[in-house]
Amino acid sequence: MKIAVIGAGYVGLVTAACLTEMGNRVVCVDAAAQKVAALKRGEMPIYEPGLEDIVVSALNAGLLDFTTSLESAVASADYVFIAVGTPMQDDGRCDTSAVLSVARALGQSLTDDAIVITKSTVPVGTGDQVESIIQERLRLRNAAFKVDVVSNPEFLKEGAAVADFMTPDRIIVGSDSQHAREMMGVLYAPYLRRNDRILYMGRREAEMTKYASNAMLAARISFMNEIAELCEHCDVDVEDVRLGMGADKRIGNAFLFPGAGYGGSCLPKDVRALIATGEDRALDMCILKSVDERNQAQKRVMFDKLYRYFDGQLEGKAIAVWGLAFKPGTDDIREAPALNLIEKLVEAGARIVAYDPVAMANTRRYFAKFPYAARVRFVDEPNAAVVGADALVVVTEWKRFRQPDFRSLKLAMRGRLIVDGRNLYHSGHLSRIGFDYRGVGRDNKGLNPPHRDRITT
Ligand SMILES: NC(=O)c1ccc[n+]([C@@H]2O[C@H](COP(=O)([O-])OP(=O)(O)OC[C@H]3O[C@@H](n4cnc5c(N)ncnc54)[C@H](O)[C@@H]3O)[C@@H](O)[C@H]2O)c1
Ligand SMILES: O=c1ccn([C@@H]2O[C@H](COP(=O)(O)OP(=O)(O)O[C@H]3O[C@H](CO)[C@@H](O)[C@H](O)[C@H]3O)[C@@H](O)[C@H]2O)c(=O)[nH]1
Repeated sequence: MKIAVIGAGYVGLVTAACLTEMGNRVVCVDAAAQKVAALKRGEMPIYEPGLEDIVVSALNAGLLDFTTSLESAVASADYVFIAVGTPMQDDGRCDTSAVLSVARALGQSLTDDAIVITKSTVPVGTGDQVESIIQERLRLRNAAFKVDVVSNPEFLKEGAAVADFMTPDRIIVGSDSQHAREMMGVLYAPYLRRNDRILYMGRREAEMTKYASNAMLAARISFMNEIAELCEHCDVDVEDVRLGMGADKRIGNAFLFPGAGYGGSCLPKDVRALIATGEDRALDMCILKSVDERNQAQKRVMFDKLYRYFDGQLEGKAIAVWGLAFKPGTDDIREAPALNLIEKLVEAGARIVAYDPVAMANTRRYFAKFPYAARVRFVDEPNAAVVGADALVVVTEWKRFRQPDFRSLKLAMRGRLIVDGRNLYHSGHLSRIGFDYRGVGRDNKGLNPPHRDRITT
């Protein structure tokens, strides 16, 4: 089948690449000429495990191409995916301008019947707008093609995007058109051989399903972060509580990890967009507002732990930061908790030595614009970051941070504080080596009551 994908970001590029895996011919369009030129050479603009191999082999097989010309890409395409960005505006609302501008271009450029699929995350009713923009343009051109506009939200997670696309939990198809539903069923059939979970619904319901899903994930995290704070005040280890709760099948283990707050380009933005959707209808989205507020507060938690430990004296302190990406497996630093932490620490006079396996280039670029950029140093090895450090903060749970040689760390560091923003370590073990341990929702005071020793993590 011939497919055009508009947008070569995380979603567009993964969609385009994974569609070629089943033999489809895909042309991926992006407005950024440099990105397109690099992709044509097989150079990835993002770090996403497994993606490069698929892109390079699809390029070599002639199944994939990249272009800046939407017009040429959509000519005779059976399916056109819209996967451009929908960033958050200053007031929290979703900026759908790129999606609508693509809709206008499609209305002018389509040359035959097509299924237009919105993969970008868009507020309820955007699909209706896309449809009327396209139909209006087609009318002006006296073009009588049958164009169905489908909502097919994407649920991939960065760092696991290829696997999520190839073996999805579910595929949501929002359209009332029988023809469009059938075409979408045909397109996705090869991805559903082991798990035939394709759900058909109305377009508006599909748009809402995407937001409600992300809001639910965010709510679980904020809920656990609140419980974690309570645990600290009750001398309770939240990790036992998390495991105990997750063992209930009705609750499950996923997305119950307390930590440094949720980041990324989706959960923060989508929660705020959903709040705005409610407010536009005079609804008080009190649960979602609390989810968002809790998350903003959570991003300060690690700083507060450092601040309290050093009695507010952070001036001149050397702080090692392990992990900059908003989660492991990606170089994406959008809304990453590490950025808030570093900014606050530097404002308080600390010096930062940071390490991340793949996100350092993006972080270096991010801080370059700040006058204090020189106070943030990057090193090539996690162990190099801790040399002479007064404290180590673990912000992202990359696997290589999970079992460090603590005795070497102890020798390399000047101070003895470890702030474990992802609860990776065993507090009793660290205390015996001589560290002061601060997790999230555990050992707030650095004390390790004897009963903690029986916990195996
Ligand atoms: N990143 C994720 O994990 C994820 C997962 C599911 C859904 N989403 C949603 O998917 C959408 C895309 O997200 P992303 O992370 O891939 O964004 P991104 O910022 O990584 O990529 C968007 C791309 O679209 C291009 N673009 C913008 N306007 C264009 C236009 N008019 N014509 C052609 N190209 C244009 C940009 O140059 C950019 O390369 C968003 O709505 C997002 O909320 C993202
Ligand atoms: O128990 C948890 C799980 C996650 N996080 C944090 O939550 C954020 C988001 O993580 P995750 O959801 O895994 O990453 P994303 O790639 O942003 O994926 C989310 O956002 C995408 C874009 O909409 C959706 O497609 C995915 O289904 C949805 O999981 C990260 O900062 C994580 O550290 C926690 O703090 N605790």
